[in-house]
Amino acid sequence: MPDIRVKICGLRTEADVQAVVAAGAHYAGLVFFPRSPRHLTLDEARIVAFAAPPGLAKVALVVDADDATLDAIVEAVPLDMLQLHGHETPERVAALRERYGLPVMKAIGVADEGDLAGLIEMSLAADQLLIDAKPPREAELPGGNGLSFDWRLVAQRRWLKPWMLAGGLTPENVAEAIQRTNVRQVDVSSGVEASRGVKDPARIAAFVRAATGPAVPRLR
Ligand SMILES: O=C(O)c1ccccc1NCC(=O)[C@H](O)[C@H](O)COP(=O)(O)O
Repeated sequence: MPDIRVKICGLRTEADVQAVVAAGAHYAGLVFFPRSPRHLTLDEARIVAFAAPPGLAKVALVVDADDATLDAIVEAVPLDMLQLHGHETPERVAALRERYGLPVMKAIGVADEGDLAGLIEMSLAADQLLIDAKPPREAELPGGNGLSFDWRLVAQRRWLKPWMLAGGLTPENVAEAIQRTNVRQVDVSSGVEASRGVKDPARIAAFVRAATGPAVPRLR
């Protein structure tokens, strides 16, 4: 079984962090997008981030955020990575890496082959790529919609940078997704929720188990 790393996105409480740690996940995603049911204020995000032990990477998810917004987030919340989930260009990605000294993961929404056209240019700018389902035109959110895409679009690719698969993953389909795409990192939000924006510890544990195999979670 390959070594699979798991990101659970949209954590909102200390209890969510405990569930993620108990399950043995590797990344915790904190959403800063006011329209999202998973949005955190800076005060809420600080509480969640300080509950995370060393070894659990704290990832701030933002959407076309300006410098002032990012300055406030980075100042208030201890972070290990930025996830850019908007229309950020490779130049913007590079500028933010430089400005904050944090690794940057750029999300790319995929519905068809054409959405992967800028992959090489973005790979040169970002530390990691998050390959996610492209949101439908009518979607309220640019991500976290629980929708998947055709995994064959990414299955045979050669990657210049580490990448993570997202979009509609669940405890029920994640093992197949890994097998079909050869990905080594997976990301989930909706698929481990009891209701929109509310994480379910049992589904988080089931997701990590299904992704990583039956190994004992790491000791912390
Ligand atoms: O989760 C949100 O509310 C959200 C809001 C704005 C941009 C992105 C958002 N989420 C992205 C993610 O949670 C994940 O990185 C990924 O897209 C997986 O989502 P899901 O399909 O729900 O598992």
